[in-house]
Amino acid sequence: MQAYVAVDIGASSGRLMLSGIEDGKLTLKEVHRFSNGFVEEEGHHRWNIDHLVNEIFTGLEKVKKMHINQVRLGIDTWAVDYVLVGFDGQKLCDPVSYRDNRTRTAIKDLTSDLPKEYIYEKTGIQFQDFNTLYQLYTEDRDKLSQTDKIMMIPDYLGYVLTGNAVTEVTNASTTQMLNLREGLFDNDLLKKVNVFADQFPRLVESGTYLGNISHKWHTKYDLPETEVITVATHDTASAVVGTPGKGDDWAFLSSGTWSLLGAELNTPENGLDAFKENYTNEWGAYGTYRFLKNIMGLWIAQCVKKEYDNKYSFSELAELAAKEEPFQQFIDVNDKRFENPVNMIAELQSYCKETDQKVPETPGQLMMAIYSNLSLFYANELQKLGKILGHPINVLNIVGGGSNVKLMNQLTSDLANVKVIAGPSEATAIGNILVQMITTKQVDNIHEGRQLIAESFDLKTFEPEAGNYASELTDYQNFLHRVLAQAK
Ligand SMILES: Nc1ncnc2c1ncn2[C@@H]1O[C@H](COP(=O)(O)OP(=O)(O)OP(=O)(O)O)[C@@H](O)[C@H]1O
Ligand SMILES: C[C@H](O)[C@H](O)[C@@H](O)C(=O)CO
Ligand SMILES: [Mg+2]
Repeated sequence: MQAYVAVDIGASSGRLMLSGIEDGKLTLKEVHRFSNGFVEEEGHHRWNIDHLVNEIFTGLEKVKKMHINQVRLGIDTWAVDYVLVGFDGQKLCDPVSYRDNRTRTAIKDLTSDLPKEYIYEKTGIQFQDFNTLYQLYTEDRDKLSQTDKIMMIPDYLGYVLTGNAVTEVTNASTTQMLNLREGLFDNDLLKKVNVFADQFPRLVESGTYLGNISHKWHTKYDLPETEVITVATHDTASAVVGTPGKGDDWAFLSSGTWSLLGAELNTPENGLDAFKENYTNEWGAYGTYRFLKNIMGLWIAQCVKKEYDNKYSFSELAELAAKEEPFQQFIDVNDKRFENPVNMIAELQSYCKETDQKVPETPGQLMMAIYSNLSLFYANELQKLGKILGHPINVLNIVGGGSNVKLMNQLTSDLANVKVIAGPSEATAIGNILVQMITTKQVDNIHEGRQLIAESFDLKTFEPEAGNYASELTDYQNFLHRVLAQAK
């Protein structure tokens, strides 16, 4: 059996998953899991990129110990962040995390003489102040002058393993620097941040062979022979590949640190409505576009769990939440105050006090506040998505760790009045594997691959329960209008 390894590194955790096809079904085994997170270093929040490299090798040594001597491997990670590589081929410093506050005023500064409408028409990408465009705009000029190559995180990891550097398009699109029409880095935007086109390695599509792991690593680690394939290296792009959607009325919700809710399109949707609602057209695998909205997601839950000193597992927190009533308070989960507060519990409680609402006190109340307001936000965005695309969304495929939260799956189904199909929770790794299998012709195409996923993994269906919460969504929408109007 040909063995495939997915290296899937999210903002909160990373994993190496081993896969193959046995008796006509996809197999998936978690070989190695490790923590990820940013730390304060040299004045900024930074990722420990060497820790991630070491964890990849640790995971591959575990594969070798399973007497698997030859594998294909793909790497996907979170978006927008990059490593500056010097002329000696070595990183200049650890990469800054997108949650660092160095870009807080960058959109306002950069668009003072370059209108947002102009940038959106060119790129179709959402305005998030952590996009690569704004990170480079605020980057240390001295460091940039010493930079030979700017490598996105997964491309850098592939470069360390093989010595070969590329820029894969799904993740490159999240920079907000790719020109939709030209399919290249946009010259105006490069100039705006004083970066030269050749400072990015050549652009490649998902499914490109990158090369074998360099011999030098085999002298240091006991590794299988490993051929690296550049997959859909933005983790959300891999998650969408691994989402078993069918027909043309389905949407995806990649529910992890972020909640990415959207639809897979064959042409970008960068019109005025999409611009006004800050939807994005991240490039997908095989010439598609991921028309989606970034929602704060379970980052909020991750912070709360940490602030309880990880006393509870996520499933225990979900059980505690299920004992509480939903919708005890309304929260705009996308309020920037929740992006990286000093203390998330205090931030949630202050928000409720400031808006004269019931304050969640216990772990169960806090988690129910998070789950029910995420569900409300999803339902609201699904209505907007349908309006912008001009057709209703009838099925929502929820994938990622959040698909384990039955309570949220049911609330979302009820509020949005859509069928929810939950799983696979490891859709990102599965999508990573699927691109490798298509590249090596073990699977013909993405449609055949999605069918294989649907037949290989236990998906759970949630139907809207009639009469549930008919007014809550309307009340929430009115609440959002009110707080957003007050914020202006
Ligand atoms: N059994 C569970 N019960 C409840 N929640 C869960 C469970 N398993 C995972 N989660 C939720 O899923 C989240 C992690 O999802 P996932 O593993 O997709 O994220 P990730 O891949 O680590 O990060 P990223 O979203 O950056 O890719 C956790 O923060 C938690 O809230
Ligand atoms: C910062 C990005 O929006 C974020 O990485 C998101 O796209 C993602 O990849 C979540 O896993
Ligand atoms: Mg993930």
